[in-house]
Amino acid sequence: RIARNGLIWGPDHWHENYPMAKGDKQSPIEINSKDVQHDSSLGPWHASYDPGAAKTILNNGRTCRVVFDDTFDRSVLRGGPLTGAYRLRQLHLHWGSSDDHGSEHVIDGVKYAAELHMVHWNPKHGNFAGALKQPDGVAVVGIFLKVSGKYSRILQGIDNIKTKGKEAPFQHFDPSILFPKSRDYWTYHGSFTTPPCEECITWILLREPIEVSPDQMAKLRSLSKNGENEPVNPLVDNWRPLQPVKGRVVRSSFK
Ligand SMILES: NS(=O)(=O)c1ccco1
Ligand SMILES: [Zn+2]
Repeated sequence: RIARNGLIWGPDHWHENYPMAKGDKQSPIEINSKDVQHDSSLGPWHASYDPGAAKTILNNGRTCRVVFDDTFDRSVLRGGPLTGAYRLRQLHLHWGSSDDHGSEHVIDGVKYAAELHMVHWNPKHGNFAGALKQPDGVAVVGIFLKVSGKYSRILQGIDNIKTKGKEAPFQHFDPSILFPKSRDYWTYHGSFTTPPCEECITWILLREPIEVSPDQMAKLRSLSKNGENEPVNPLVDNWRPLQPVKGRVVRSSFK
């Protein structure tokens, strides 16, 4: 089999094409509360998102992604560990083949059914590609999903993007409805969890998970890695295994 973009041969081979994947600041990591350092200088983060910035929802064969207009400061994240306003570019999810796993980050041994990432970049670096080369280039808000009773709209959009390459309009959507009540978060410096795994991310992981229903998880698991006219290949387990912490300190905004 040819090893295209490293995803064919799995995470342990990514470094053969993308050396950064073996760096000292890789993500995801396990967060052990006993090693976390509360930092009282960490203030609250603030998202001001324009629902009109939402554009499309797509299945790229590896995740389902909602794309936003990031040509100006239209939907921005600021505060917390960040300096300046970071522009929301896209959100996507990682999930498992069953509810007992699927998240990328693991908290005190707990794996969540899924993990939602809201990817923002720092416009002081000109464009997204430039931001990837900077340690303060990107900020990703991670939200854990646990299975229970409620509903959310992203998963409604999934009906139109069952197979790889499908894209559908996804407009008038304010992603801040996805935030849990509490703003408590952990933060650490890490990387993209997919190749090339650039180490440019300030991770902001929200302590309180949001709830999704069993049929919502079933919808996510009904996506296919393959295109429309190919055999269904369930899109599941699109999470990267844990990476070495290598002496990094995770800070918390809460005690
Ligand atoms: N999973 S993640 O947020 O690190 C990401 C965004 C784009 C590629 O990988
Ligand atoms: Zn992600």
